[in-house]
Amino acid sequence: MGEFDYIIVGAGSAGCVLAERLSADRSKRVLLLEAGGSDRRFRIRMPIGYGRTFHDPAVNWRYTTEPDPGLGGRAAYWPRGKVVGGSSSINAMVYCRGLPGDYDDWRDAGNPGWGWTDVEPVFRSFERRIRRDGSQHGDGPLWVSDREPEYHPIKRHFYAAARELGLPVVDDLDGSAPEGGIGAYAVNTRKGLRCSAADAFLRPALARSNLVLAIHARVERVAIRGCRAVGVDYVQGGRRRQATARGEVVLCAGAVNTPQLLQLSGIGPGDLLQRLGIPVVHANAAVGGGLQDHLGISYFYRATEPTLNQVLGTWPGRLAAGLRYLLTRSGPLSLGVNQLGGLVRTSPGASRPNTQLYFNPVSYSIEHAGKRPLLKPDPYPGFIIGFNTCRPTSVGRIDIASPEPERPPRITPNYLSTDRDIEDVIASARLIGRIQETEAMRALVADRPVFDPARASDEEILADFRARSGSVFHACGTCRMAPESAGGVVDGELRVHGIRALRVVDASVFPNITSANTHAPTLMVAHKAARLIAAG
Ligand SMILES: Cc1cc2nc3c(=O)[nH]c(=O)nc-3n(C[C@H](O)[C@H](O)[C@H](O)COP(=O)(O)OP(=O)(O)OC[C@H]3O[C@@H](n4cnc5c(N)ncnc54)[C@H](O)[C@@H]3O)c2cc1C
Repeated sequence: MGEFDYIIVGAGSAGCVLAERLSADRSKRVLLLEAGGSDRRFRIRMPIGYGRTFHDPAVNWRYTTEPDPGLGGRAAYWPRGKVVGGSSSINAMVYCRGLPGDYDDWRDAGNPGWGWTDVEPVFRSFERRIRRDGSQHGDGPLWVSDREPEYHPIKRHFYAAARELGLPVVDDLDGSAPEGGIGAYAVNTRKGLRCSAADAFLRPALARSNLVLAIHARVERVAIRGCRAVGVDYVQGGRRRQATARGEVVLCAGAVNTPQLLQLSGIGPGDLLQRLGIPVVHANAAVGGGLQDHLGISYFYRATEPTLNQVLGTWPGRLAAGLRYLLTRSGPLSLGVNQLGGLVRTSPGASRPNTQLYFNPVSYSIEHAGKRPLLKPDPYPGFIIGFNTCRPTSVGRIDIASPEPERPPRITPNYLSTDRDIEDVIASARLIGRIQETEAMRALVADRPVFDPARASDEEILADFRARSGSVFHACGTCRMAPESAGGVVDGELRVHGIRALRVVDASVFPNITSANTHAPTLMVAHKAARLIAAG
């Protein structure tokens, strides 16, 4: 493939940003390598299509974790995008920056320049906020659309319940100094279509002759000479190829595949690499450690009035919604199902909001093997209230299981392994019980739910959570940004400790998980990284 200034591995959320930013300097040749294929698919472009890409091997790595004691021995399903746009092409499009304290924690973990006041302007630089009145704020390429007026009318009950409990109701969950609250989730949609990282950042840059995108190109390892990254080995169309980097190699393969690539390249836990016969280039046990994720659960309710079940779950409803979408790019197929929610405190004394809520006007309590449940709503009106705790403290690992690059790594999440995480789960379920018992919600709830968080004991709540909770797909932290002596894999400029000309730029570098969804912070990391790389 030849010689480039920068080689970027992975055209996901972060890789799309970097490819655009680094190729803006026309004197630099940039190669972007993506294991998956094109994202020009209807089920990616149409927002509700994420119900279909959830299990689709054509665009999804479809990982499964090791059986996890925290989940009562169950293994968790971990979809990850394997397509141009990466996970931003298959995600639920919720856009949430998180809380200021998340980034102050990043800074305090030994990373100057990553506190809230440092990163807030970076977020603003790439966002274009479309407010509910249609006004536009910011002129960045990423559309962040407030679709609240189009959300399902049952939302009024949830807002009223929040007010009844004294929870703050806010217009913008990402206000300039977000403090949490209940509100409508903004989504990455543009005129009724998904606005992925590929749409916002990569696609316009592909016209540049100094940017080369290679798809179906799976990188197997970083080529390292001495202690310097000099290129990558990859497979494309069944052929082994090499590309050389004059400047830097940047790994953007995501929180699962980036630590896998580092370990395959000899950077990782020394004993593991030796056992697998991989020459150790730089021993660092933190590579693959630091894994964090949000674990979520849904409580299912029968409703007293029609919900999205009557649209998505019936042929006439689907036909009408389909026609509306095709003709006007509006309606439920142009939205996600995570419509309201927010970050709240489970008790007024909590120093920061500690749980993230979801209120979805659809229910799917009946399981269908291998199918995303949202495609099979319950045959009666129903809705969901769910949560994931904001900042779980349980930490897991991702390690290669074999020196063969095509073998999936072993994912050990170690969910619910701290007392604090268990306390947060119980407190969050109790809060949902209180929401359910408000006068406002009692008007909407037709029957007591199958599992009733308002009546269950702490033990029952925990047992139910272990039996039913699942990943909300926010894996991060497997190549933490921190000094090496403090368990870091990359430094505050995202350079891999011990190796020159090699950086990691994706959700793996989060020093700690943010309080909300992880796409926005990943894009912020990539924008900041582009500036650091360009500065040399
Ligand atoms: C189903 C789902 C729903 C989600 N919903 C939301 C949501 O609503 N809101 C939100 O904020 N976050 C959501 N997330 C999480 C969010 O999308 C991710 O945190 C974010 O996209 C991670 O970006 P990344 O750049 O780290 O990795 P990715 O976007 O996953 O990109 C990694 C890229 O690298 C490629 N790659 C991997 N290995 C190789 C290799 N060896 N060679 C070449 N290429 C390689 C992959 O194919 C992929 O394209 C969701 C995620 C999923 C999976």
